[in-house]
Amino acid sequence: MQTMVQASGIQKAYGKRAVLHGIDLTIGKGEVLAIIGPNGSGKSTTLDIILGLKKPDAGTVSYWRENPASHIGVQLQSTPFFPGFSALENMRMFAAFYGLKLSDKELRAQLERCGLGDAAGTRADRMSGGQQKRLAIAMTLMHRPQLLFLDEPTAALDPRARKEIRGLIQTLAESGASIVFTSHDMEEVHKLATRVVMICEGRVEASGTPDELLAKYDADSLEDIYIQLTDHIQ
Ligand SMILES: Nc1ncnc2c1ncn2[C@@H]1O[C@H](COP(=O)(O)OP(=O)(O)OP(=O)(O)O)[C@@H](O)[C@H]1O
Repeated sequence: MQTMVQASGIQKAYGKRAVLHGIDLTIGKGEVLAIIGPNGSGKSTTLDIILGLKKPDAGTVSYWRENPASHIGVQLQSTPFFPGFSALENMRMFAAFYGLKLSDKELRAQLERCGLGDAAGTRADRMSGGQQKRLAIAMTLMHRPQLLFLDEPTAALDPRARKEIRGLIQTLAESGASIVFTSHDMEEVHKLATRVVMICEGRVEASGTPDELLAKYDADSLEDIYIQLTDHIQ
């Protein structure tokens, strides 16, 4: 498997407080990689460093190509669109913002791809939570990224919308994109992830495919493993 990103020995402190103690993380091509771990364990800091938004105090990150930033899509939890405008208008503004010359036909195709073909004319603030999330993902796909970071893509969505987002993520992965996502929902992680990396207190505590982890920890579910590995954390 081609390596997209290789982070080695990442250390980071905020002031005097060390929060990452030597993180090693590999993102492979075509993977759907879940980053899990308790609140405050260092997941966002790790991802920010990989995205080049923060500098590590020690360690290195290498990428699969030159100028990786323009081939990476990032969906953060906040909604990136203008509420009073339709999905298509938002796509247009976003494309202009990024200097991309995309026709309405291409933008509609992008919406279609994310299951929003019928919602192109709907105002963003009148879309359901699931549709808004799909619009946020559609926007990150505008420049056809090879690597996609999704921060809790299904948080606060109802079961149907979750399922739709999962389907979308799987479709994107099948089309060749590598996907990294965070989630606190272990059932979902099991359904979606081809590999799981668990970060606890600034260290990689466990890593492997869901089945490898279940076998290694002799557990029935990822939730059991999570509880087992975080028992000592207050
Ligand atoms: N800019 C900052 N300045 C100081 N401390 C910070 C800063 N950002 C994060 N931290 C601290 O670093 C630790 C790791 O935070 P981080 O956001 O990476 O964790 P996380 O695993 O992503 O948490 P969550 O699941 O809540 O998003 C936390 O204790 C947090 O309070």
